[in-house]
Amino acid sequence: MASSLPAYSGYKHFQTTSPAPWIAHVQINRPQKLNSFHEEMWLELRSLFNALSTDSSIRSVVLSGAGDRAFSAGLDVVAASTTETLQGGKGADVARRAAGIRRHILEFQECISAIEKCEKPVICVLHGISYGLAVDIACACDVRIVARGARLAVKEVDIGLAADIGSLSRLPKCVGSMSWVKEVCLSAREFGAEEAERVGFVSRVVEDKEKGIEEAVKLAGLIATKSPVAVQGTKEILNHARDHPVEDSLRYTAIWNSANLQTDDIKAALFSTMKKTKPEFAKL
Ligand SMILES: CC/C=C\C=C\CC(=O)SCCNC(=O)CCNC(=O)[C@H](O)C(C)(C)COP(=O)(O)OP(=O)(O)OC[C@H]1O[C@@H](n2cnc3c(N)ncnc32)[C@H](O)[C@@H]1OP(=O)(O)O
Repeated sequence: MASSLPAYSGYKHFQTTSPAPWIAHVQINRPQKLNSFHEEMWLELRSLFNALSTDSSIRSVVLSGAGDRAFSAGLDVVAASTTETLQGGKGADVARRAAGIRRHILEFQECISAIEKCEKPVICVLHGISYGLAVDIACACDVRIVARGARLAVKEVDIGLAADIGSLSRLPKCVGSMSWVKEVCLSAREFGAEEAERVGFVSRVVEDKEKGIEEAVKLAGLIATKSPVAVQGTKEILNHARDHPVEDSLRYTAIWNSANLQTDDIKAALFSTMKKTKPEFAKL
C-alpha cells in the first residue's frame, strides 16, 4: 500500500505517492484525455521534478501514466491549436515573433529536461498510447520499461512539425541505429514494445502496466539501498559521458570524484561488505 507524500499533494495533474521508503511514484493524472499535456502540465512537471531532485527523503523516482489506455497521447492538440506559438506568435516583425516562439520552445524544453536533470534516477513505465511528447519524456528518463501492447510513435511530423522538445536530440543517444531513429522520426510510424526492446530503447518488456510498475518499484528500491552519493554521481557522470568525448569524460569524472571519494559512504559500504550486513547511508 503506497503512502501519501504531502509535499507533493498540491500538483493538479500529477499524483505522487511513496510505494516504499525513499521512492516516489509520479503518475501523470489526466486519463480522461489520455494524459495529453497542456502548458499548465509541463510547467507542473518541471516544478515537481525540480522538487524531487533536491528532496533528500527521495532516492529514486518511478514515472507512469494513470488509466488503462495511455502513458500519454502527447501534446494536447486541442489546447495547442489555440496557443500563440502555434498561431505564429506575437510581435511587430518576424524577429520579434521568432524571439517569443524561441523563448516558449526553450521553456518547454527545460520542463522536459527537468527529468534528465533530476539528481535522482527516474524509471518510466510506458503503456498503451505513448505518442510525441510521451517519447520526449521517455527519452529524458534514465530507465525505460514498456508494457506489451504499448503503441509508441515519434508523432510530430503527423502534426506538421519537427519534434523540438527532445526526441530528435535524445533518441539517437538512446538507441544505436540512426537508420531506425530516422525511420520512426521521419514517418511517425508506430512501433511496439518488442521493437522498442530490440533497438535498445527500453531495457525490458513486461506483461502489463501493473507488472511494469511492480518491476520499476523493485528496481527503484534496489537503487535506494545504494549510497546516494554513488548513485547520483553515476547518473551525472553517465549523462556527461553520453555528450562528451572519453577524454573529457575521464577528466570530469576525476574532478567529480575528487570530492565524492571523500564520502563516509565508502567506509560504510566496505564495512558492510566485509561484515555481510546492510549499510545505512545518510540523506543526500
Ligand atoms: C511546440 C510543440 C511542442 C511539443 C510537441 C509535441 C508533439 C506531440 O506530442 S505529437 C502527438 C500529439 N498527439 C496526437 O496526435 C494524438 C491525438 N489523439 C489521437 O490520435 C487519438 O485520440 C488516439 C490516441 C489514437 C486514441 O484514439 P481513441 O482510442 O479513439 O480515443 P479518443 O476518443 O480519440 O480519445 C479519448 C479522449 O482523449 C482525448 N485525446 C486523446 N489524445 C488527445 C490529445 N493528444 N490532445 C487532446 N485530447 C486528446 C480525445 O479527444 C478524447 O476526449 P473526449 O473528451 O472523450 O472526446
